[in-house]
Amino acid sequence: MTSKKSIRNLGETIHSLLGFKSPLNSTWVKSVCEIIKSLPDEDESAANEFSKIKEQVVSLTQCINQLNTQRRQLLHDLLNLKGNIRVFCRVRPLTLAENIGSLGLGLEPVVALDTSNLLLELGNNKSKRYTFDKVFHGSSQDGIFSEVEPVIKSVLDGYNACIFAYGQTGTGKTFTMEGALESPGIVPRTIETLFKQAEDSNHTFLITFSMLEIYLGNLRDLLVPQAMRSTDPLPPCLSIQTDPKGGIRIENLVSIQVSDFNQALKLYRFGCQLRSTASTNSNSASSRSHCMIRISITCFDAPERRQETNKIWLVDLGGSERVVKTKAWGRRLDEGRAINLSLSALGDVIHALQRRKRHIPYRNSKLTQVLKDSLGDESRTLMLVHVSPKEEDLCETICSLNFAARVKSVQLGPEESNEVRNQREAAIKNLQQKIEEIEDERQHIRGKIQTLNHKLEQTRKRLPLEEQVEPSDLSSELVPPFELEFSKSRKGNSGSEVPRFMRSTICSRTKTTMEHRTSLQSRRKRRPASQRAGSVNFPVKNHSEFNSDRSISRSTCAVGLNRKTSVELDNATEYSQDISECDVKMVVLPDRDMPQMTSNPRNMEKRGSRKSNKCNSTKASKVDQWLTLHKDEPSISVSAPRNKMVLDIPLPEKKHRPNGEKMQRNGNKKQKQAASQRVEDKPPTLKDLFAEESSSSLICPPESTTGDQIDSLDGSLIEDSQGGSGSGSLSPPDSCCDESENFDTEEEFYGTPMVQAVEDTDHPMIKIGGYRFSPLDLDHSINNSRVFGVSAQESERKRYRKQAMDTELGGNEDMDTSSQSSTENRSKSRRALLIDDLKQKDLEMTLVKSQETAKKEGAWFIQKSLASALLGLGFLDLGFNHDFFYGLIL
Ligand SMILES: Nc1ncnc2c1ncn2[C@@H]1O[C@H](COP(=O)(O)OP(=O)(O)OP(=O)(O)O)[C@@H](O)[C@H]1O
Repeated sequence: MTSKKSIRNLGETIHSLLGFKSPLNSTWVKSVCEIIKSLPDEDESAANEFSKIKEQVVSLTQCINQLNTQRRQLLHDLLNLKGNIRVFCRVRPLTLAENIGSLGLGLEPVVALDTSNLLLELGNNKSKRYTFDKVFHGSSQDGIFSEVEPVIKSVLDGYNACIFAYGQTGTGKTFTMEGALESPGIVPRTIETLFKQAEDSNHTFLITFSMLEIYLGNLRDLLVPQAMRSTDPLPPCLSIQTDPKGGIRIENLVSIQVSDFNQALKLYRFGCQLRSTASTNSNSASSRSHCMIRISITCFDAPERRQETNKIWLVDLGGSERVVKTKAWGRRLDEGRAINLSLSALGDVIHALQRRKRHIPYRNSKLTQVLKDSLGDESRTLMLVHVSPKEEDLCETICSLNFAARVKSVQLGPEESNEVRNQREAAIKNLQQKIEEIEDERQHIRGKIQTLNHKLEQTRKRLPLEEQVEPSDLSSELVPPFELEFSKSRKGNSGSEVPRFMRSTICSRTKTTMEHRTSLQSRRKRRPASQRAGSVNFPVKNHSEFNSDRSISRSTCAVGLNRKTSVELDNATEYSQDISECDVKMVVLPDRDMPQMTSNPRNMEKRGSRKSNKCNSTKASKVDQWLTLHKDEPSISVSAPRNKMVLDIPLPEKKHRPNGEKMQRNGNKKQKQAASQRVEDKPPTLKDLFAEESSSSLICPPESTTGDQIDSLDGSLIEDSQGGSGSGSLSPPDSCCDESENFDTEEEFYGTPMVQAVEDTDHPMIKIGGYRFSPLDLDHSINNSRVFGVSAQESERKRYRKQAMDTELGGNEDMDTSSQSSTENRSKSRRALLIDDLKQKDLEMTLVKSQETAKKEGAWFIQKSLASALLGLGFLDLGFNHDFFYGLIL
């Protein structure tokens, strides 16, 4: 600044010097002044330079954008050439012990012929050859990841991806996914690559991390410690929800925003500690569940990405095992069975996807339900099949390879000729080379941008104060942002700036001693407030963590998890409802955990409008605080290596219905819905009435009558019965079966006449809706208040009921005469009713129903009185000490 001032005042200074320095004449002074005037203005030059550099940065950024677009397209082509579903095979090397066991003979039945062919020697000079996208035998973790990397990179372009490790227990799935300290596996490398890629990109990304396991068919959040003792608080139960667009949401799953590799890694390590492992015959630390890591990526300002939010699933599947071999029993057996079942369901889904079948059986397991929106055409799937090199594992190896081959062969369809394959491989190589070139160029340009950024910063300092622009502003405008932050427009709503209606009431604060506030991830579209409401607090018996069909409220959970000191409660991390379509449920801590954000007025000013490093550091603390919060939980140590001890995992209560039963129920439900929809179009039929009530099993349908025994009934066919059987009961139902069994097809359901005459009996019989009985029975059954169901629209019902009441009144008059003739008359009138108008039979049914209802009401009144009496006497307990009420009190 001093130098600037001195140059500006140089002219005057020289003038003032004139009087002192006689040798300086006026011509000299003039010329000096001219020189000074012609000197460029310092400020101006700095500003010019600044804008010049700025322009250069802008043009280089545009250049990077173009390169990115090219790279994206090339990557897309590359992955398409490689296939959406790819299968790799990894053969585990023999361990030292195994080598010693085999006396160094190296009898390995699995031989890798080349990078894509595997030979399985079956003995007796027989062998089988398998072809995969890649075969790894004795490969390093690096080698494997280099093949996986393109898929990971495509994730930042907006593709969903799924990477599975599949195989027999003990073949190295966890080793491939998790790796060891010195040789990290796919998961840590993926996280690293994603962050690096995000850094290289000129977009801002929001990355969130979640981790769960599917244990015995139940979902468990691995970022929330499970209850280990009966007194421990329950973590929230996870349930799978499907949104109208078909997206999958896992209710209550914790997603934590991570802003660098280390944060994500910490969370991953934390989750690994909580995974269910146990010692089995095959593996001393066998994973007894499917471990699933979800990394969601959101980018708001990149329209060229395929979607705003996408995700990658990294799945370490439980090992398939043969019970005969593992000799598992009890819990281990259940675990093995659950794993095998879900693996088979996964195989079916992938197979159906490959075959492009119309029905994809996602619902057959929790695993496939969770992955529903991440498998399929729009996503990249990579299956790493692991096999053992041991001869004794040959059976399992064959199973695993057949599973993989099933997936693989279907994808490729007819056998690929050598020529085609060579062409494909050449094209792949070509594309890979181009991508590499682009990446190199991009790196080079990025270097230039960094140099210019540095220059820009220097020039900015030379500008007058008022013209100096915040570096953060510049970087957001001109250069790729290197922080993983919300973009400017988004920040306003994040963190503490939560709408008022989302904040807790004083009452709730008093109750829970913590402030419940839902974090908001800024989104344009917001869901209705009703969807943000916390889940209902249901009782969870015996503190079992396996009741996925129940859920506990977040508030209860949060309180439970942090049932410590009040200070800790105040600091408790909250579960926020996600308000986005993208199922990003972030964990945001209260403001008091972020002193640097609120205490500094400058930061306050920046918040919501500018990027700030402090904000970043706050994010870092979120992960740390989350981990600190749970560090004290039983048997958890973030720094400790993976727990190899056998976990004492409580067995879930066996309350889930088998799939088949559930599906059958669904089937019935659908059938009923369809039937009721059809009913809307026409008046209710007796069959409808039976259809609805048959499920109540009060009356079971009889065996179906053969066609030749039945004649279609119209008015003219009905004859007067001579006395009827008078048995007073319906034809005996031979079996109590489901309605669906009786009416398999729609035609059968509607095509059979409603009322039919049955001729093969001694007495005239009438068949109504598959039930045989004498017309007299109808009357008798009415008098006995046998229940027939009524399935009709309410308006129709009312109309019918009125008619029925009129008829019934007439009947009652007959009853008053109390003579046999009156009974006969009534019977006749019933029969006449049956002959004249079929609908009137329905009315009678309705009447029966109403009578029954009245009876039921009477019974209910008696029951109520009895219960009151028992309560009064203290013989009855309403169960207020039940967990449910306890939960409500909380
Ligand atoms: N490629 C490999 N190189 C060196 N060691 C390996 C390799 N693969 C597996 N191992 C070792 O084999 C053992 C079993 O591996 P791991 O636990 O990963 O199997 P798994 O398939 O995950 O088993 P499970 O399904 O029972 O969990 C571990 O001790 C692991 O270190």
